[in-house]
Amino acid sequence: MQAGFKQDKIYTFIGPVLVSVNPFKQAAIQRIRGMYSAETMRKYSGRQSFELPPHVYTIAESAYRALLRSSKGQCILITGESGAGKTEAAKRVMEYVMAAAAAARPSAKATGREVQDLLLQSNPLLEAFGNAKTVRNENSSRFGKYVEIFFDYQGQPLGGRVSKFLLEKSRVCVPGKGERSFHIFYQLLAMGGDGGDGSSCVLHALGELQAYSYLARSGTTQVAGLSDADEWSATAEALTTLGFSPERQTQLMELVAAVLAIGNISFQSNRAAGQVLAKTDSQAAVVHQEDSLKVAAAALKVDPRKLASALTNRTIATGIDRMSTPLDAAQSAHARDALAKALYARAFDALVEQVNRAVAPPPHAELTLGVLDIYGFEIFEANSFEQLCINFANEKLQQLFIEFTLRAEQAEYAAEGVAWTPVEFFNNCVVVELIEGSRPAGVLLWLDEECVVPKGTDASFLTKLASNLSKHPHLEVSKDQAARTFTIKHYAGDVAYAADGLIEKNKDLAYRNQIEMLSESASPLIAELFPAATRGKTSAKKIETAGAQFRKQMDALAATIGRCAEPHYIRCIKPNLKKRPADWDAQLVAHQVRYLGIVENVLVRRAGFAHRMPFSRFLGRYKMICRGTWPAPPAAQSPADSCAAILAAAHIVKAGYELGKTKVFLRAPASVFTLEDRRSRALHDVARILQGAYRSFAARRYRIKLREKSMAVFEGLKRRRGSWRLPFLGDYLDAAEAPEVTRMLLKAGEARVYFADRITHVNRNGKAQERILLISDRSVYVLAPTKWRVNVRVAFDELEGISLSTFADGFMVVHVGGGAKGGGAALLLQVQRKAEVVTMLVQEAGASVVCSDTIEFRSKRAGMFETSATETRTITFVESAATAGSAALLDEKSAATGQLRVLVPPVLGSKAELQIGKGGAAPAA
Ligand SMILES: Nc1ncnc2c1ncn2[C@@H]1O[C@H](COP(=O)(O)OP(=O)(O)OP(=O)(O)O)[C@@H](O)[C@H]1O
Repeated sequence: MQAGFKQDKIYTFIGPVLVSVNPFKQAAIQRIRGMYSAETMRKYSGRQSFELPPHVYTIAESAYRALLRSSKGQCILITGESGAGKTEAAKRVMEYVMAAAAAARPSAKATGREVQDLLLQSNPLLEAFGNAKTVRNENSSRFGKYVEIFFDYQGQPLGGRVSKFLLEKSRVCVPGKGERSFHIFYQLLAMGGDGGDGSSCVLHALGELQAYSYLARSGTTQVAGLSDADEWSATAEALTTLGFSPERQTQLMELVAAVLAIGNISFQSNRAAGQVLAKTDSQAAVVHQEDSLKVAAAALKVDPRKLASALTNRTIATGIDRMSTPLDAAQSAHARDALAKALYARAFDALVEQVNRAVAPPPHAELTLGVLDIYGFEIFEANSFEQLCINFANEKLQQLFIEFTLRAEQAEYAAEGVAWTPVEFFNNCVVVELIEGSRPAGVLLWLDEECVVPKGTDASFLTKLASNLSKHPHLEVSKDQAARTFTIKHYAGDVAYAADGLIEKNKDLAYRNQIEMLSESASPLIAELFPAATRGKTSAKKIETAGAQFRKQMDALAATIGRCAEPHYIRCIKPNLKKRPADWDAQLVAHQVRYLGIVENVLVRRAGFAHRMPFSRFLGRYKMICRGTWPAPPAAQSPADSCAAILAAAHIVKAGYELGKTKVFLRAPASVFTLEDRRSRALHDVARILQGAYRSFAARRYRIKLREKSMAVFEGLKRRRGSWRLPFLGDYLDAAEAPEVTRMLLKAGEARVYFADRITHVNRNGKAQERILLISDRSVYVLAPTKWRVNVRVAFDELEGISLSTFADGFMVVHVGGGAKGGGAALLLQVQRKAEVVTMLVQEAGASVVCSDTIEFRSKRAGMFETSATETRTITFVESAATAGSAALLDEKSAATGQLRVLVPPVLGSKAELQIGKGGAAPAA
């Protein structure tokens, strides 16, 4: 693995499990080598896992094909610790599967495209609300998720479903040192609250990041290389695509703002405030600064007095009686944080629900491909309820892994009558039972019990564990009274959990008076998230603890995964803690290898066989290797004998394989390569060689044709220097290799990059900006110079035409129609390869070209604020000696007036007016 990593081979197969080592070098690997390009995707399509080097696409391909072949659900389980690359792997898998479905899609079917867009858009949205910068990962998912795509039996996506697990809501109030809260808070502030329809005064009243105590405390507000404002654009777009109405968006962002405002409320005791009314009240809390209370109440759209009361009192219902007790300042601060967390957590639930509504499959859909991206095993210095749940989830997954892979493997050898020595491995079901068991009660159930008994405390919970489970070989309760910890011996190592705070976290109760207050909010969203409880109902309904909910979720997940025909595994490994490329911390890796269960897998594989194939598939694939079996094995020969003949012809020795009852078992992976090598030599692989040669020939021919066409387009223009003399290379930036571009094209349903180069774009304020111009097979894009972010996209059918001056100045105006909306704003560009760009747009988009030295065009109205309103402008091209010897340039003074002027260095030759019709050149009169 280490050797591969040093050579940038980040993927390895250990048996059927793909191990992925985070390279921490997005730019270098992906762009230069095209690791995730559309071309690489095509390469893996339809190939068997041993035909090409290991890749995340190998797993995606085999899951998608298995889905189609067997018409049975598939799942891909991705685990690893924070920052190991799980989410990246999950995204690559999704992209690959979507691309494979698109490639197989009959062109008439549009629904697949829509589903694909919606599913891809759910990523930025869930990341904005559920991801945060941590010390381990700048974009760490703070929740687990299982995303299912529903397919029809032809492999076209019909819809999807997202299940989420355990959002780390404590981050809302206390992000760790050097970490941030959830991205959305910073996005909101970066946009100055210009979130929804702009009508909300709460959003406009937002201040600086440092003004919010929840955000300021951690000491970190920025992430290097991340623009929260840009990310907000993606979030806002996703909200709209996923069906959030403008009103809902405003309400949602107001809720986010309200959480920040709540964090600024502070408390002091009555006595300190000099308002002691009765002696017993001296400790009771009052709000310290009324202003902060008012801001929060306005954001929540509730009465400030009710908010104050809900934060400084606690209401307990006993039967139909209600008792209200005043809280002291520390308890009030606690109640405040509980309110903030409850609001955010319920908003996140609602967000996931809306995503699910938007991507819901039709009712008959049942064939699914699921991808699980869930936190790996966690061992921290202090471990609490969250780690207990996370580690429990990992125990459950390890158990499924054992069930599926190891047991199935051993069972197969037995069924096939193949001799092998069974390996001993640790079966962790005993630990799973210890945590979730009910007879005798496991850790989570004892915790639940202490949550309902009167006077149950963290300490009494620990005592119960000690007296009831002390003999359990995997549990140890600390004898040190002060330490108050218990240790579970997990399959991945021992973890000491602190008992303090467990009861409270497990109860996870929103305070009753807070819910009542929120249910009366004038914000429809908040009122919906906190429905007022009807009296009869609540008393009858048993409130579920957080532990019980999580247990249920895990059971449901295990059942879903259990229903899949085959799970596919990706284990992600982090090679170092410094997020540095090419740095290998052997100890750290060894630790992860242990808890990812890779060791057990290697043991089984070593003792057993690396590869197996049914006789019929083996014969079909390799019969050309052996004279005796080509073109068909003798009818009298048994399939096992025919396979043996092929193995002998490939010089694979007897000790290297076993023949079972129906399958060939190969001991070493190298044997598969030997067979494959023999096979391709036997076939000479003529077809593929021809195809490769044809492709590059076709590409060259396209470029030559384009230049010929260019000469026709520009014929009649007497230019001194025309850029059509340059060779036409198309993609000058290797844009087609960039994963961002692949994703962008995929989203738009486009297939190739015809042209990409750096250009200058003149914006509506007359400012020249460096940008990238990219022409695909359906659209023209103007992209930001970094990260390939889309500034403008104009589909070919919106293209109205192109205007050029008669000079060789590099300027061009691309006119855009707006369909029913009327005219759109034109693009004013200065490009080095004008001839190539113009010819390509004539050829591919059927654009018409007009040449004149005064060009009128529609532009977005200038000003400070983004607007869709347009106005007509003029640009004139004049010869000017001032620019002699340099390139043509925009007269900056003219830019301010709206009447733009381009100064062109003196040229020889006459000017001609030229009109080029759709699809061909036709000189105008
Ligand atoms: N295949 C890859 N190629 C290049 N860079 C990668 C790759 N996988 C991960 N990275 C880098 O590592 C970072 C962390 O990866 P990712 O967010 O996928 O981790 P994770 O395991 O999902 O972590 P968490 O559990 O914290 O969400 C990414 O932002 C990226 O910079």
